[in-house]
Amino acid sequence: MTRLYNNILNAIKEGRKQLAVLIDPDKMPVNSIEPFVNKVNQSMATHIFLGGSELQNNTTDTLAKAIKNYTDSPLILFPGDENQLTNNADGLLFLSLISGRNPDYLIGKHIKAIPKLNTMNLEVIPTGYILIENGIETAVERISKTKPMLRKNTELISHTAKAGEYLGMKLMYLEAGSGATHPVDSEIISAVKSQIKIPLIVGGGIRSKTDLDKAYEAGADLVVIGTAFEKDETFFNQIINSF
Ligand SMILES: CC(C)=CCC/C(C)=C/CC/C(C)=C/CC/C(C)=C/COP(=O)(O)OP(=O)(O)O
Ligand SMILES: O=P(O)(O)OC[C@@H](O)CO
Ligand SMILES: [Mg+2]
Repeated sequence: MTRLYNNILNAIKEGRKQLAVLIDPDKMPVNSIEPFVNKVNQSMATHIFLGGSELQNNTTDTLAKAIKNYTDSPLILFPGDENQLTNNADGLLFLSLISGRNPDYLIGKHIKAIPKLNTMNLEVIPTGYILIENGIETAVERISKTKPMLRKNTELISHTAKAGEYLGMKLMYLEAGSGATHPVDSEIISAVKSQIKIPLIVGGGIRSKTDLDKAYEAGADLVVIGTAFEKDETFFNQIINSF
């Protein structure tokens, strides 16, 4: 089952840039789903991601079902832990936090997820997840108890991505962290892009169409935006379907 992944590869081949809107289950009441997803449908977004670093209420299941009622866009889980799995989505980013050295986030949570995953038919996409310093401490850093990679260590960051690719990861995700004050630098994006052949995802702190275009120009294949939509739904007007 590789439909979602093949679609990502095809879009890259055809030169179509991809954008995922991140929905944080704790910040999205079920009754807001319909209007929000309708806006996503009218925008240039190609994917919806669903997840949070730590969830207070486990509403992932209900929200996933509601989202699928209103859109044909692929819904991909982007979980901070194994409790956020639901069969109501299409796929799962099977993230390994390779910027850090916390065994739980490298392999531990993954093992715990297996009994549940065995009962589901999600498309599981092995994804290297690299947290980059952005100026403030983000939820991922706090929860995972790992330090982000320093911005100045561009070479180390790109070697980390390459090692992830050699380990068999199918996507690489450069993450500045949700709400980052400083998105991942173009220099880092292009250095990583030149090292790897697998699709490159970039997210964290992207708040304008200019930031978005900058990430694409540097080599991002898929960009993830959460906070800009949470804070100001008029942000959708900036990214109205332009293809
Ligand atoms: C494979 C499975 C089941 C789990 C993977 C678990 C790993 C390794 C996660 C990586 C580290 C992590 C905590 C990622 C969270 C990614 C995420 C959903 C970020 C967006 O959430 P935030 O916005 O940062 O958090 P808030 O919910 O606090 O806003
Ligand atoms: O909320 P923002 O800052 O857009 O970040 C999105 C995503 O990369 C976080 O995991
Ligand atoms: Mg968030």
